[in-house]
Amino acid sequence: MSAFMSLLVCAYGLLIFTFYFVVKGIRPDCPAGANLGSHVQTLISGFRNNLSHIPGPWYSRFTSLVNHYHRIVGDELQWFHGLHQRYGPLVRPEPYVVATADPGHWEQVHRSRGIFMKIEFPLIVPEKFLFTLTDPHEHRIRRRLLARGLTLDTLRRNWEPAIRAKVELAVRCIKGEATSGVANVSRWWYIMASDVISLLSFGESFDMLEKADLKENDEFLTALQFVGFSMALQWLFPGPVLRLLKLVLPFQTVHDIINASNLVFARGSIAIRNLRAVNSEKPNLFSDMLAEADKAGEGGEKSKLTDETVRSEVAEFLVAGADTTAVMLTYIVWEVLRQPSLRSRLEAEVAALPPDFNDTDLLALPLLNGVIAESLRLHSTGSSPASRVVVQDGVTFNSLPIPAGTQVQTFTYSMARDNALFPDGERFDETRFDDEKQMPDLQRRIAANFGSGSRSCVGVALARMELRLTTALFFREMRGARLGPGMTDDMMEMRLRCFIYPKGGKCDVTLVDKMVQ
Ligand code: HEM
Repeated sequence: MSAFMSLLVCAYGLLIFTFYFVVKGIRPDCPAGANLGSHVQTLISGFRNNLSHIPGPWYSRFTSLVNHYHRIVGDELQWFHGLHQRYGPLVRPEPYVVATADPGHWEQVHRSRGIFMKIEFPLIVPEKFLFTLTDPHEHRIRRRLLARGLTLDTLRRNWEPAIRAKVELAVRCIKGEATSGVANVSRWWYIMASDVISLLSFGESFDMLEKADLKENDEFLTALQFVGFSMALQWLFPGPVLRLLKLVLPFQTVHDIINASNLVFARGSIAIRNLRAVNSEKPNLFSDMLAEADKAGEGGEKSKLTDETVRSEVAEFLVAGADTTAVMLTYIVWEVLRQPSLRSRLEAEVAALPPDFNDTDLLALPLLNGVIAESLRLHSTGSSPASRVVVQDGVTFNSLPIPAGTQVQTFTYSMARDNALFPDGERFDETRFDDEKQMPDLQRRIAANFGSGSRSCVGVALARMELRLTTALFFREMRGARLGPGMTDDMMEMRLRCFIYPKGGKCDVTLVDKMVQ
């Protein structure tokens, strides 16, 4: 890289870093736009910090900078895990934050009503979407409506063949590349998961898998890749700062990132058209939701699905449903391919399926389901810290008072590695869930890593179906596949920046013998 480019990259990093700390306050209730005063105030009040009785590093009484540093470099998961290993299940990583890796607390935080509230997010799209709704009543109504289209039954009835077709195409593309070289499965799973969630949300396919080679020219695919990051930026920085960033950093990528959520939001009109068309030939998830509401005799729900709601939820589904599923699939493939005997057994299990197998058949396969369950436990894309704010009069954890206003973060990454809950917790053991029925419910839910209580993952049935179909089709079609040359365990270390992703950013696989080191 030229000296000029290095300078530009440094300046960009410095700008982001400065804005992050100066513009964004650090209190959980501190909106974007709060100023440096919040940091200074926290520094001074560190001596009287009302969480000083919670174990944690000395600096966390005074500043959030260390946590923010780890957030920026991407190793927040490992940093949090290290804190829990050193200080125990209850830790203070920042002046106003308590992190817990205690399963009992996890249950309490996510299941008790009215004590822990979702953190307020600034309005990124014109209407709040499910994930950002904080009012429990509003959330309940919206959730009931959306969940109707996302049950396993509805998905199997209306979408399974279409999802399977996308998966088959992705596996064909991977096979095509891997036969003569290497295929980066991470990239293909991302395009496939984006195609699936777009098809379901809009009611028509943008055929991104077909256009994958032209990806640089595809405005929408680019926007999809950036939409999560774009939303995170809008959460961190107020509009004028983003406009200034666009002005001082006139690079196409910067513009693409900042504009991504607007572009995706604008495309929501396609979903609305297909939903509102009389006898639409292109129904989408929202049509399913209304049809299911009609069947349940709750046709009045129609009025709650306004155009703005549909646009916001489409944007949310695209963010929540693509990266999470794609990265999860990448870890499943990696875990199996790095263990040749496991790979052979799984290949044999899925090879024995009839050609016209369906998702119901897959539920009966012990090894396939064991591999998916164990991959979710160790590498779930849902294992980033989940935040809530304590309201009312506060709570008590392990006899330690946690005052109202504190942000509590539950951390399943550490729980899933806790030897007391999962013996030899760091080891991948595909038989761990063989006797799942004997396993306590709490343990099973922690391992599944789709959240808990009323705010758990509303897309869990879709995600699980995609994981089953894709894993089965991949190991049926790609018999003998191995990890590509140069793939190391270090490259697959989990990183967190908005979303969880492998540190190396890719997972190459190959079917060519001589390429394997
Ligand atoms: C392997 C894939 C996935 C994983 C690991 C995952 C994980 C999670 C987790 C842990 C939560 C709870 C977060 C919290 O407590 O704050 C969540 C919420 C959510 N997920 Fe997923 N998810 C996945 C796939 C999907 C898909 C495919 C969709 C799209 C339909 C989706 C939509 C959502 C939404 C809308 C919420 C917010 C629910 C609410 O607040 O009521 N997720 N997800």
